[in-house]
Amino acid sequence: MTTPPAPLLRVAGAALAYRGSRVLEGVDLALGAGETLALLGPNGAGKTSLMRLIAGRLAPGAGSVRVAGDDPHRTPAARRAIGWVPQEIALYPRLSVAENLSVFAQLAGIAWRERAEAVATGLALCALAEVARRPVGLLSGGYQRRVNIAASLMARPRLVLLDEPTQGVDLHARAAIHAVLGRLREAGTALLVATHDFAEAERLADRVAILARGRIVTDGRLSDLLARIRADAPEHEAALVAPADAAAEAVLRRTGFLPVDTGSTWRARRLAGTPRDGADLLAALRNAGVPIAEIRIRAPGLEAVYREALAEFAGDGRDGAAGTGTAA
Ligand SMILES: Nc1ncnc2c1ncn2[C@@H]1O[C@H](COP(=O)(O)OP(=O)(O)OP(=O)(O)O)[C@@H](O)[C@H]1O
Repeated sequence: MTTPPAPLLRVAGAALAYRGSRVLEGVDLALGAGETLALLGPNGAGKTSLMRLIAGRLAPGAGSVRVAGDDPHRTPAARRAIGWVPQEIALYPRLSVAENLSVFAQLAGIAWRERAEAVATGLALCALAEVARRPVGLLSGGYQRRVNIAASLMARPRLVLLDEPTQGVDLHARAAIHAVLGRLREAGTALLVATHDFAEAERLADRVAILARGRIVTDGRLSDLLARIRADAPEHEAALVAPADAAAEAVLRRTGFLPVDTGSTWRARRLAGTPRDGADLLAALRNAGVPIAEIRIRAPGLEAVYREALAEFAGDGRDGAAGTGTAA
């Protein structure tokens, strides 16, 4: 029997505090070569902090981080195996795309003889050849995000960390960024993508980890998480006219629903095993005077996995993890 290969990334029992204030606690995470992990969690859950830890920019207060077997905080070789794509655009706006990449290649320690090839590979992978000579500051936000990604690839990292890579871009630019990530994946690069976008996570990820208040509350294969939540299908989802009050919430709970405040409306997912069909539900809600916008039957997706994981976490007595509802 052969033993499975060691994961490219292993985080074990990691904790982190900023000036005494705890941000990460007991974080365990592993990622294999070529895998894509979506990291989800409410604002302030600690996603960026975890990625900074993995990138070796911070050292854990407890536990360990290993990339390709080494500590990225102490070992330059481990840091070179990691590409870091920050949430903000971190480029030189007056320099052209190619000049930016050349500077980042130099910063990544690429010898000058090999820089042109590294730049050309980055331009090709990120489909930037046509804008190679344009100043970055004159490009659209979508292009700038792709240059941001290309800049992280100069040392051919085996693991790329992306912090909300499609934040604030339009659908076309989002698809172009997803195509870049698809090419990286095909080339065997492991990706860790922090995102608030469930559709993006479902599209890109093999694995999903949900972080709440500095703890991993769910970690699994996307297909397993979806299969588990769909095991009790079909599900009815009742969108209520906002704002729904406590009385509406009480009716929903009595009718076998788990109501979730999504901001402008209440969405309620039927709990497993409740026998009512959509017509029964509609009648019960109308009789109770609950304003209904529509009732849909649909397979629950990652958003439902996320909401239930946070609700369970909050129910564990660790206050405030659910209800932030920002990951949409
Ligand atoms: N340099 C810092 N010094 C002190 N506190 C910090 C620092 N950076 C982050 N924090 C705090 O640590 C917590 C986690 O922040 P972090 O940015 O890691 O969360 P996040 O999950 O990435 O959030 P978002 O989804 O909003 O990007 C927050 O409470 C934040 O205010």
